[in-house]
Amino acid sequence: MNPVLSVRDLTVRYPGRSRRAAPVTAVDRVSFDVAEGETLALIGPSGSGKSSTGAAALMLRRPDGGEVHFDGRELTALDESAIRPLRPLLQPVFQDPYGSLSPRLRIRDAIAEPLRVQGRWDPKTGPDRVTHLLETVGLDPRLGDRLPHELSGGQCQRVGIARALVSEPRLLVLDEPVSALDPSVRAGVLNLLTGLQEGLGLAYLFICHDLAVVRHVAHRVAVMDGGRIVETLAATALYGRGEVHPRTRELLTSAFPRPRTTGAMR
Ligand SMILES: Nc1ncnc2c1ncn2[C@@H]1O[C@H](COP(=O)(O)OP(=O)(O)OP(=O)(O)O)[C@@H](O)[C@H]1O
Repeated sequence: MNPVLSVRDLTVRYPGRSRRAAPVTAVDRVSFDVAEGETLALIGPSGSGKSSTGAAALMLRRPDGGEVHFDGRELTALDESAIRPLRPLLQPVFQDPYGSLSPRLRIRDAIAEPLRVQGRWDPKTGPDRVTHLLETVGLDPRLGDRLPHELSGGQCQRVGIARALVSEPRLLVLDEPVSALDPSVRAGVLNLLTGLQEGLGLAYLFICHDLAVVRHVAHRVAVMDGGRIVETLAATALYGRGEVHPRTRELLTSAFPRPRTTGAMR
């Protein structure tokens, strides 16, 4: 089966923070695939290049080198006007559930907004679709009339997921989607994500630094360090006694909290 997302030798550079500083290579020739129905977790310490990889994979930031293929089409070879019709199929979900919603837009309008922007809003069927999406992400449709500040963090993140789903994507790039949430609501949002994936066959690139979360959602894991992928392995290998790259072992025992075995994540 062809991967939904295929990234080859992806490179992202930023100009130095000051005029004299050298450019920063945040992502250094990174390659990976994500298949339909699969979650690839990108893990690594702070500053290892995870978010930059996610942004470049979504073409939110054009990479400085390498190729991004989506559903067999090379996005990096296309100009913005050719990418635009494909954008609905690749959706981000960000860490900050409040920050990703406009504070003045009612929840229903926030979910409908991407369709309006894409020129795909149908006033006859749209409202029912928004109601259905609210139910799909486990929210009472009556919450649709509220403003973001009237919702909890977990509810807001569910709205963020509904907003991503309204475009009928094939791929979600989830950048620390539960890190800002209270631990007591994380498992609910993660279960929602795994259920949606099973139902819709979505491909997930899941950026994360919490191994308990990785264990809950990932099929495979790519370990990043210093802008490079150290190794890619089955998620189960992280917790077994089998061989992993020495740097992976070091990162697992130092930079990350040990896998938790509390009920919340089970
Ligand atoms: N806009 C920017 N301008 C300059 N340097 C940047 C910019 N964004 C990120 N960087 C640098 O690129 C490197 C990778 O950053 P990135 O945010 O992708 O890492 P990360 O693994 O996602 O980190 P975190 O887990 O802390 O979010 C870091 O050295 C960071 O300081």
